[in-house]
Amino acid sequence: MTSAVIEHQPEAELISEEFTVNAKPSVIQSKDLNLWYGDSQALYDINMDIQENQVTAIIGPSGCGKSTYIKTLNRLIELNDSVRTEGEIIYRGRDIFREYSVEELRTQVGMVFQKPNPLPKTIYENVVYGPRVHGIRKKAVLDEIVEKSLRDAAIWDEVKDRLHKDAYGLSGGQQQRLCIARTLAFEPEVILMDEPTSALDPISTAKIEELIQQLKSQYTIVIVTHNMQQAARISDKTAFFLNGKLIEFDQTVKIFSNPSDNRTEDYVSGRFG
Ligand SMILES: Nc1ncnc2c1ncn2[C@@H]1O[C@H](COP(=O)(O)OP(=O)(O)OP(=O)(O)O)[C@@H](O)[C@H]1O
Repeated sequence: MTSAVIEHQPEAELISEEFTVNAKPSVIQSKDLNLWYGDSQALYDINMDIQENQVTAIIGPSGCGKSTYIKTLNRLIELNDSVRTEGEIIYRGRDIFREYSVEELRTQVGMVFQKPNPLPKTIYENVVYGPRVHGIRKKAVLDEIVEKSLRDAAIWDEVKDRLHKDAYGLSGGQQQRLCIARTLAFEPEVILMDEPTSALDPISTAKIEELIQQLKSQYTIVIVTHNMQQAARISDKTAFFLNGKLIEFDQTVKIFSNPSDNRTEDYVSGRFG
């Protein structure tokens, strides 16, 4: 970084240093992660620490590996038989590939997808799906989980009188918040979100963004987004990917005001992508 740039952006530099000093503990650490689809390499030497109770945004142009990376964090990527990985992802001190079962990992590292994907069941049944997998059977306990999850997903007031109605009767934005409630009901620690608002209107998007801000006090959130304003609005840290490589990872304010790499600067200033 040149001194000229520092002079132009002293606030960003100070904030960045302050955050570094007060860094939160790492929850997920990627170490020299490489990934191939068959013979085609999609991720190169990704080293990245995701910190507790932070929103980490992943940005970059189409095809740069954002979805591949986030789907690797809960091993959803393994649904593709041609995928091969090298390196490690350490979650709470254990390697997700070798020291977790997929089931154990996915209850702790949940995922919300681009398109809302409720089950073809009632609102209530959608939320109790996870707790039932955990073996919870008592109706009073399930009722409590349903209310808490729907409240935490900021949708309780809109659905409390129609819990036993079909989830498909909800709007797209409500369905997405229901899917977040379903993820919360598993009691994960980390929530991965792959472009969770790209299929939603601006009002629903604003609600989900507000919700993400509220959830980060209890959860660690990783969000892939094409929308740079969204990353700037809601994330604490931002990772910029390009051609399968992690180009820059820093405090969001730094990435958007004073990035260290010219490629990041070109991307965030809209010169490509
Ligand atoms: N199932 C697959 N089989 C083979 N190659 C794949 C597969 N999925 C993704 N790829 C390739 O891996 C690279 C990264 O794709 P990925 O979907 O992770 O990018 P992305 O940054 O999430 O893109 P977008 O923003 O368009 O969703 C691309 O070159 C893509 O063509």
